[in-house]
Amino acid sequence: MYGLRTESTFDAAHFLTDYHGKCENLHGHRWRVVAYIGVDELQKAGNYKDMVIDFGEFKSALRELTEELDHSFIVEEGSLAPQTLACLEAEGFTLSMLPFRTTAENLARYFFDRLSDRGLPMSQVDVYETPNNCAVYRRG
Ligand SMILES: Nc1nc2c(c(=O)[nH]1)N=C([C@H](O)[C@H](O)COP(=O)(O)OP(=O)(O)OP(=O)(O)O)CN2
Ligand SMILES: [Zn+2]
Repeated sequence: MYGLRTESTFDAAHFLTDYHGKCENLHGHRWRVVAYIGVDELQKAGNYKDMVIDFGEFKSALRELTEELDHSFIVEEGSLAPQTLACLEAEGFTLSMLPFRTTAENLARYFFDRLSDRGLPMSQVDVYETPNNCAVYRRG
């Protein structure tokens, strides 16, 4: 199997719903997302001959997704009262609403699925919440 790996980071705020500990409070991370694709065969002809895909295409796809979340407050849908959301928006804060608890595990699966939806042959995504702690999602 041949593989490519690229990575991107984003800064955002979040809190964990129904979590008992310090992470129930609003706090921030510089999340580091490392994405891997894998194929059995390289491209056979043309501009991308003997490549998995162009590094530039892979890098841009991941960056577009991390840019969507960068410098935002990532909120699990249903975790804040509508009035709270309205006040935050009225203050001009950027909210990123996601339909899951914002764990590193779920974010890894989120990036895996969003990149797969773009037609990339994903094999794994790692999401680091801190330099030492990383969640891995892989399939196939
Ligand atoms: N398996 C998981 N465990 C935890 C997650 C997670 O996504 N998956 N997330 C959190 C919190 O978001 C928290 O921010 C992380 O806390 P912690 O590991 O304590 O990180 P710190 O930056 O505070 O690390 P220090 O070692 O204290 O500097 C919790 N667990
Ligand atoms: Zn956290």
